[in-house]
Amino acid sequence: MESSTFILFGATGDLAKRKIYPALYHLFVEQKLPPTFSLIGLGRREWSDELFRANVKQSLLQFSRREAKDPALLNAFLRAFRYCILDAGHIEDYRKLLRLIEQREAELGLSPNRLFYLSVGPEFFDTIAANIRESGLGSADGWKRLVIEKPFGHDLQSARDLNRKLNQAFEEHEIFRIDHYLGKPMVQKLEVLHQTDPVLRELWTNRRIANVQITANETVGVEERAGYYDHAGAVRDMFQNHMLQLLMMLAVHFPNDNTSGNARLKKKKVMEVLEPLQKQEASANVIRGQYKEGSVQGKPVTAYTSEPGIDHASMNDTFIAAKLRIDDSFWGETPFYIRTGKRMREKSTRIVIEFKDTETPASPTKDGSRAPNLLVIEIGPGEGITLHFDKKRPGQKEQVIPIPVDFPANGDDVPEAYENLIFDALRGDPAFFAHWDEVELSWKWVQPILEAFEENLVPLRPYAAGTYGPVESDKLLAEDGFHWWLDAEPEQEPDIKKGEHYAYHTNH
Ligand SMILES: NC(=O)C1=CN([C@@H]2O[C@H](COP(=O)(O)OP(=O)(O)OC[C@H]3O[C@@H](n4cnc5c(N)ncnc54)[C@H](OP(=O)(O)O)[C@@H]3O)[C@@H](O)[C@H]2O)C=CC1
Ligand SMILES: O=C1O[C@H](COP(=O)(O)O)[C@@H](O)[C@H](O)[C@H]1O
Repeated sequence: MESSTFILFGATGDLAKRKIYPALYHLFVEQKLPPTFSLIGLGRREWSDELFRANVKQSLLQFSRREAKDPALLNAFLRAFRYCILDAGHIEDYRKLLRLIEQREAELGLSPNRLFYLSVGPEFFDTIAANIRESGLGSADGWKRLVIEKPFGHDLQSARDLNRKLNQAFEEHEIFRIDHYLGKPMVQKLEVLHQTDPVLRELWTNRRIANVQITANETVGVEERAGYYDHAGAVRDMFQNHMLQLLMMLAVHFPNDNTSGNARLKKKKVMEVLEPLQKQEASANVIRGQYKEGSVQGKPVTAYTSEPGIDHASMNDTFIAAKLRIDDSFWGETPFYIRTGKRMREKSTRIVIEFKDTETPASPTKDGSRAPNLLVIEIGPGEGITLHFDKKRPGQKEQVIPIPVDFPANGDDVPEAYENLIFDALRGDPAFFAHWDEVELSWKWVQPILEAFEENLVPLRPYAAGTYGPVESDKLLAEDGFHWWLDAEPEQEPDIKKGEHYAYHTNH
């Protein structure tokens, strides 16, 4: 990997502390950072280099999945860190930054390769990109890259406007749009999943697949993000980006070669044939929900509209479920159901592929007497792929037996999404970043839903916290003779796997 400078806007913020420093440290320990590496952290806070390093060290002790106790290793890592005070809107601060970068490049003998990571609120994205260009920070002889956090726009028009502005400073191949779901190890396997195993290859035909269910349940509520979330809702926060990326990754079904350009092209093709939904059709295909008070994992929790910072009359969606169709020769007959919500019964992100029962084509039941075969892809927390067969054991009634197909090679030591993504950005591999074409097509698909929500054409359905969302979400599948798989029965304890949820402690 070529030597480079990592320029981190928002170095004093929450994301940097929780995700970026631990990810960089793991890469350092695994010798996956360039041999000569310089990091310059930026923020308005008047921190010295020492205070900055102390904060980074603290974040590693708190959030690193690896022991960060070896002082020699830690010091070697922190030696690369410098801090520079910068206000995003002050052009003179960028000139000062340029001098510091050049000084470090000279000291360390670094090539002028520069990665600009924008871990700041979206309101700064265009200003920072413009100031990078204006100040000459991006005009050195080496490469330049822009890593940009979500949210990428608020709707189709704002996303287009933002992209146009970014393109004045960076070309598309230089822009790395983070969707952290694309960094999850199991998600990275999706596009080649059916090729890795002969049984799966055999099963992977449209004659056999009855439907696909993509779920991202969260137990957390709005947390401290009222200002952002109450204007985003589940549709913008999760559906437009993470959920549609999961759909794309699963639906690209013929990648014999998986060079990055190709995989992204195939994802674009999926979005191009995703049947558009008209605003008037939204209420028949989309369920919009909001959590009321209830109990999550034994703890009473308040209703969304009683959360701090949320308008008591808010009509914001904390849950969305939708039925989608991909209009191509492979998936044309197969409905995709997607749902995601906050304050659900358990934390689980998974894809379930339900297979047709060609011998007894009657609708499968949920009472254990007869169940269709399922392919279950657990994305988090905890990863794994299992085939669930309906099997009769001697002397026992029929029961479903999950058979493992694949588990992560590293057991519990699964790399964090951010680790994978930062590594890829540093080596310039865009495969698991969202290309503008995908982002634009996703916003285009979602735009009628945004408008239907805005105009109240889709009723807002209440659901008790600690459930699986509004009952209407079950009806969406029941209309087609299906139901959501693997939801715990009311009297059953959900299978809560270990692993921390993605916690946010920020006011954006
Ligand atoms: N936190 C998370 O887990 C996640 C966050 N994100 C996204 O990451 C980005 C950052 O989020 P997060 O870290 O939570 O936000 P925080 O509010 O915690 O941090 C914001 C950062 O921006 C800096 N900043 C604010 N105003 C300015 C300014 N005028 N000029 C220069 N720097 C400024 C702050 O530094 P200072 O105060 O020193 O100026 C701080 O470092 C957002 O786009 C968010 O949507 C995405 C996924 C997860
Ligand atoms: O991007 C986001 O993702 C998290 C969920 O991420 P996960 O990795 O824990 O599944 C979500 O809580 C947050 O609201 C959203 O902005």
